[in-house]
Amino acid sequence: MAKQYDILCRLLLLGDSGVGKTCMLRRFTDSEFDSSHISTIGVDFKMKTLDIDGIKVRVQIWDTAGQERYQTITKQYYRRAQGIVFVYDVTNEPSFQHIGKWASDVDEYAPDKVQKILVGNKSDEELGRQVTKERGSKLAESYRMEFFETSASTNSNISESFTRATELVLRAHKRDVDNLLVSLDDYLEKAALEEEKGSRDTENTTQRTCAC
Ligand SMILES: Nc1nc2c(ncn2[C@@H]2O[C@H](COP(=O)(O)OP(=O)(O)OP(=O)(O)O)[C@@H](O)[C@H]2O)c(=O)[nH]1
Repeated sequence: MAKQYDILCRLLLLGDSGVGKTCMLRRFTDSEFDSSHISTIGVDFKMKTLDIDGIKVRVQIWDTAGQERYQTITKQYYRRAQGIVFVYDVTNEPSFQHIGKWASDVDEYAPDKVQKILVGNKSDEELGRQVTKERGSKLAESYRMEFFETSASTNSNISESFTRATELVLRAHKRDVDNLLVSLDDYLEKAALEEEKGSRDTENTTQRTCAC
């Protein structure tokens, strides 16, 4: 079957248990929100195709379990990640404090080229807020990451944050993307030439047939 996309991009969601990683992913890929919390066991993934500057990018998003007991399993997925979305919960101070630990794990296990963004989820819960937007933004700046506050519940900034993470991965792999597009162009050009040649041959054959 013909490929429906040009490039595959792998993102990984990391953060404490309960910050809303699964809900963010389901909101992005299935436009759904579930208010119950069923902890992810190990890892799970979902896919979505995005059009970024005319390139069809198949984004594979790995949702990891935030619970400590699954960390041996989830760390095995860091190595293959191209982009990381660190998530904390704006109503949960410890989840914000733990971003440092998630980031140092990534430094240890993920490739150097990996692109990272920071997300403070549950921005709809203004009354229960424990982490200000300013603190989130400052932390992101200290890690040189882009920062988003999101709500899987109200669908605020969900698509924007996943799309931005994908764009950063594409930019970091620009040379590979350009090479791929060049080879695609070459292929299309060759196919067009072949087609043209084919129709000329047919014309010639037709002429020959006519001349006889
Ligand atoms: N108010 C509000 N609640 C949210 C939001 N996102 C998630 N939740 C709730 O937070 C709880 C945990 O969400 P999950 O997506 O299961 O959390 P998780 O980070 O995947 O948790 P683990 O799988 O254990 O790592 C659920 O009860 C969700 O309904 C949000 O944006 N706003």
